[in-house]
Amino acid sequence: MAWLVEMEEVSYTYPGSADPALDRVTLRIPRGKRCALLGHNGCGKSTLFLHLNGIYRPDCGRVKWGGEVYTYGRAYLAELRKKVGLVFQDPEQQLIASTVMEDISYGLYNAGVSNAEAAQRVEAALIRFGLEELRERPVHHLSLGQKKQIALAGVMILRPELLLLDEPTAYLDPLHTKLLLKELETIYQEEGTTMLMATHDIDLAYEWADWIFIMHKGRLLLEGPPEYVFARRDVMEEIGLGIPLLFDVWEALASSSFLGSLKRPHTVADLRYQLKKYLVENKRKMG
Ligand SMILES: Nc1ncnc2c1ncn2[C@@H]1O[C@H](COP(=O)(O)OP(=O)(O)OP(=O)(O)O)[C@@H](O)[C@H]1O
Repeated sequence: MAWLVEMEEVSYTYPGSADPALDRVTLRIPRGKRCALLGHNGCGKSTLFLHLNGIYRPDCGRVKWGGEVYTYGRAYLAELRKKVGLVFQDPEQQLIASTVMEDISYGLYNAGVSNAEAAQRVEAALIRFGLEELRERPVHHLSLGQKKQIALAGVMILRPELLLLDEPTAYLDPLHTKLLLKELETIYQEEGTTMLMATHDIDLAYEWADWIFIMHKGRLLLEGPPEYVFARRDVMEEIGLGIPLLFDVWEALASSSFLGSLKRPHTVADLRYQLKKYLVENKRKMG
């Protein structure tokens, strides 16, 4: 497996704090995967993101991009910020310009893209993110879902190789959560962007991610494909994160002698399909 970014033994303590926010974290982000970062409030997810985009520098340990250690010079960081896009949990922290169009274009002008290229990319982003009608609207007049969409558009316009999403579905209703996930899927399919999403939603992580990281009290406890991580029921229950409902149901069904042939479902629809198929086949067999 190829790793896009690696953290080696990274520790970080905020000034004035007694305990480290990151405690000897060693973690590798697989290139081209959708990764989820799970952990309780305060376990260090946002601090980890701020290390990945170079805003924070480890007290000890290293962060590497494509095998090369981050160097933190001004020019290096400018290049790094083009490669690593961070979408904050609260869009208010991210949106700075007065209109939607100005906000989406902001990062491009700082990235030294020519005016012609910037104009073309902004138009494409407005269309892609369904924001054409909002282009001249003041950002502070928009709904939270729209603001989240604009924050994502403003990051994706820089075409990052790694997209960091800090609880992107927080405060969204089920419809807007679904729309956001659809948008992420389009980005993933079309651009192959490596993604790392911090979330408290264990069911969402199970359905969405190819790779899961579990953090607890500043440390990385577990990582791997969802079927590996969630099979560690002992660890997941001990730290109080629990098991995704779909995984739990599947484990129960798969352990029964007559449903043992079920494949691990990724979605509820997938489980429903498999059960229906199983029932039809068995009805036929039984005459
Ligand atoms: N600016 C800061 N100054 C001092 N301590 C901080 C600061 N930011 C975070 N911390 C502390 O560092 C630890 C990790 O915080 P962090 O925000 O990284 O957690 P998190 O997992 O992102 O939490 P949440 O899920 O609530 O967003 C917490 O104990 C927090 O109180």
